[in-house]
Amino acid sequence: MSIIKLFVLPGDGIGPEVMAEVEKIVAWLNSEGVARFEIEKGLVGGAAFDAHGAAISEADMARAKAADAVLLAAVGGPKWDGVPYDVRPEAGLLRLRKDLALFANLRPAICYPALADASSLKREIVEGLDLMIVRELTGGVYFGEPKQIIDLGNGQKRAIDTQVYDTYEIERIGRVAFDLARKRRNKVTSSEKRNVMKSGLLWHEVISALHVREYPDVELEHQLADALGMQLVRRPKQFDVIVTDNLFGDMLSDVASMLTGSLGMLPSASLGEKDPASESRKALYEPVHGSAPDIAGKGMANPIAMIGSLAMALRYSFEMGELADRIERAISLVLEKGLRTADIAGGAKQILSTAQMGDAVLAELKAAHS
Ligand SMILES: NC(=O)c1ccc[n+]([C@@H]2O[C@H](COP(=O)([O-])OP(=O)(O)OC[C@H]3O[C@@H](n4cnc5c(N)ncnc54)[C@H](O)[C@@H]3O)[C@@H](O)[C@H]2O)c1
Ligand SMILES: CC(C)[C@H](C(=O)O)[C@@H](O)C(=O)O
Ligand SMILES: [Mg+2]
Repeated sequence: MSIIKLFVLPGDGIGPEVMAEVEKIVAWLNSEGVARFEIEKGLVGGAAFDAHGAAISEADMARAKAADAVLLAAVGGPKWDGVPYDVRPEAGLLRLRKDLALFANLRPAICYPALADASSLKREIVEGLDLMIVRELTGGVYFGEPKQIIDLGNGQKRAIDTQVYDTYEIERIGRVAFDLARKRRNKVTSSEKRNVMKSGLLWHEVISALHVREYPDVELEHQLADALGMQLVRRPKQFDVIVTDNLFGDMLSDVASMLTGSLGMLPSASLGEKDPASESRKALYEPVHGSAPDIAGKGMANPIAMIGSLAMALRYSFEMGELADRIERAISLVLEKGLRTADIAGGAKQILSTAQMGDAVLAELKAAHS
């Protein structure tokens, strides 16, 4: 069995709390001989700024590049509100995504049966939901130049962000979405705002051409991003795979999280291009949620999104899909027993702390293994 090098970045706020639960599972997988993970830990976000004055050090960037996969929990918090823009905690995460060329962000939103009543929407709207948001992650307004605030000298300032997309960026994220759809329910919904944005116009044109050329067997529909936001809360089960740009994907995935019960439920995978020679690719796995400063340090964060991110790492980086299924099944069983963290308390038999939830998932995994 070959050694798998995981680079672990707990980050800020609830980050270290939820990451500790993943480390328990990894330790158990090692002890059972199921896999051989080697964990190296680093600093990102505010934790890195406090230690090095940067949101990630060069040494940790090099470790991230050398690892088989990176696991990141969350960055940011009010403590760093005043730090310069280019070293703010979020800059560490953005640099990891950009420098590792992690252009494809997979954000599945699955409503576990036991949580159908935990959503703010009615049971019949969310029960059985299983959709995948494919968010473009290294382009768009997040990285487009110019990006600046100019002093106009008349008491006014001007802020500029630039949305940029090239054909190849839209094509490669489109392929990820179409390929995923073929393994799911064969439907892609592409989303932009071509009615007001040139980048939306090109997005629509490139995805449509790609569909005709390479994926005529997959159903394709287009929805404007504002309308799609509305449809996500109106009739979310119409969607299979949604493909969209960096900013719309960020917003729509937070909306989708509430269909599953909580932001604390959504894992994600950020993937680079597959190297044709080695068949491997750079990857970072992280929950969709942030550092949750309002509950940090209280031991009440939900670790399921982080544990689900480990499952995605097993599935997408290490061809251990069966083990990933077992972890997701363990999560489902825990929820069915009415064990919940506070954010998904609806219908709970018992409210658990972060560590107790991690232990409960691990106990189910152990029970299934013995
Ligand atoms: N990937 C990341 O590291 C990431 C993602 C989003 C936001 N952020 C950063 O996090 C900081 C806080 O942002 P925010 O408050 O807007 O978003 P957030 O996701 O941290 O929190 C939003 C709400 O969801 C709750 N929540 C989030 N995760 C939870 C969990 N695991 N269990 C229970 N409840 C949970 C929080 O308590 C809060 O009420 C900001 O600095 C932001 O930039 C980081
Ligand atoms: C923290 C922030 C930079 C990040 C983003 O906007 O991409 C977050 O909101 C996310 O969803 O991963
Ligand atoms: Mg976000």
